[in-house]
Amino acid sequence: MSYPTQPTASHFIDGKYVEDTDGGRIPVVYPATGEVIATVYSATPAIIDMALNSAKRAQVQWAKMTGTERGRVLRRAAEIMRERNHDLSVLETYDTGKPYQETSVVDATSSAEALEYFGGLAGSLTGEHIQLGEDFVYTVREALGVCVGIGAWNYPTQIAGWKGAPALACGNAMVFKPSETTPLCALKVAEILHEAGAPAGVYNVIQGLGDVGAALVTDDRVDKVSLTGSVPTGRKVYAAAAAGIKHVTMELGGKSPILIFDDADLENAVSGAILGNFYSTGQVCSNGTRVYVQKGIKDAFVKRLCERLNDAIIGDPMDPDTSFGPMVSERQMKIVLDYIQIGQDEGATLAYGGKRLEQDGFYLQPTVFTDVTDDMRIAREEIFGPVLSVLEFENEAEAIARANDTEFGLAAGVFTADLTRGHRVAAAFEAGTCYINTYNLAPVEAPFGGSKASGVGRENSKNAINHYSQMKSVYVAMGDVEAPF
Ligand SMILES: NC(=O)c1ccc[n+]([C@@H]2O[C@H](COP(=O)([O-])OP(=O)(O)OC[C@H]3O[C@@H](n4cnc5c(N)ncnc54)[C@H](O)[C@@H]3O)[C@@H](O)[C@H]2O)c1
Repeated sequence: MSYPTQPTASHFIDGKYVEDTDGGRIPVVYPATGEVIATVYSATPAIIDMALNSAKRAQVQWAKMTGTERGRVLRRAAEIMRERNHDLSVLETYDTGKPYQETSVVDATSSAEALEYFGGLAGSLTGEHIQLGEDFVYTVREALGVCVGIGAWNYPTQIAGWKGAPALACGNAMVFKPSETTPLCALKVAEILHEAGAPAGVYNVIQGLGDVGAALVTDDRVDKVSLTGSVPTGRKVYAAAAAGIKHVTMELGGKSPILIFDDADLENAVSGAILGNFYSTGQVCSNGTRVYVQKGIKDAFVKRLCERLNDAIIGDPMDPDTSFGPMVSERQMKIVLDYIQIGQDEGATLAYGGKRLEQDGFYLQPTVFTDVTDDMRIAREEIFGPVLSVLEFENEAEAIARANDTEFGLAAGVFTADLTRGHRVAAAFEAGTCYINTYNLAPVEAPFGGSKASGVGRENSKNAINHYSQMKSVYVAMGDVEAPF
């Protein structure tokens, strides 16, 4: 079968596609079949140089435009993205294996929302006036310069937009490196921004593995690094950026808790656990994979959860009825299968799933473990696949202490009919993104990101502006200068 997936070239630099086949070959594999559906080449030093020089030059011109002019370009890009939603969603499905049922409403949609939101904000990014008697200070919100974006493989179109939109709104230029596992979608974001009127070089995409990412992070031309990836990669990238005193945003991994109290609406709690564990085949950073259920409701919860999992439609991701697709890669599937074995070896009970499907592609069953204890590896380590652990608890104080007993702090959720308790528990959570009676929603208007080892900085919302700009203050004296001698 032939797929409409081979890009014009591997990189998009200075407003056009660029190829250099001297770089290492990166095959793009369709997770639903295991077939190679496109090939790109890793950026050579010459390509990295070209992208950074282009961004450096373009940024000066872009920052001179008014915020309103920049915003217009971003909002036009959002419109184009919406018009092409079908094609972009199909490409996202080929790149990641996520069902079209999801990609057609989430990925390009969410990238377009970021372009629209930050496009709308761009004209109102101002400083302030601070009166000091007759003297005064005014502040100017300035761009940082050249920003590097480095993406994970689970939401390639969204991540390219979530990083690009606030960066460009503030007057920065971007060099974006998608994950080597899903290199296709970011190229389309670059194409659309260029078509919408972004000057050549303002948004560039180059391909490569960790070595290309590392070369970007350590380059003197780069002022800021925004990474979406795992905690181990985050530690390396943060350290490398620190050596150059560069700004960072770190959107890293998690092992988030969901607390379900006896008084919770059972059906909603099950829905929340499904959204927080099996959407995108469990490959979501904020997933609530430690599901703490109060003793009185536990058996009913597990029974209903397993019934609802029987309704998952696993199959061809392009079929609009399919609601559960393959894992992104053979490698990730094997990692998850290893954890499923570890869970059984540790003594947890496999209550649902746990097997690879006997067909082409990297398909696993949605998997539920019960009788999980806090010390088990499946309850402590990020699995990044469709594996839910049920843990039992007796009271609120115990549940909060156990929920917070982790190095991660990306997200946390609570299901209860008692609103006072809902707010009390949310206040006690050591996590950046919390939910009461729902889970895993990430609207562009709200800050998204983690505390503790899960990250630094926030994406989305007005808050993201602080992470893509800096304040200059200018003191203006109205009288003579007083000096001691
Ligand atoms: N917090 C969030 O918003 C968020 C969102 C999605 C995914 N994630 C996390 O991402 C992880 C899954 O994605 P992944 O497997 O692609 O992560 P990863 O850490 O393996 O790779 C992330 C990116 O970093 C690059 N990279 C690797 N080593 C590098 C280095 N030394 N210097 C610079 N760049 C380097 C990779 O090429 C890739 O583009 C999970 O841990 C998940 O929780 C977090």
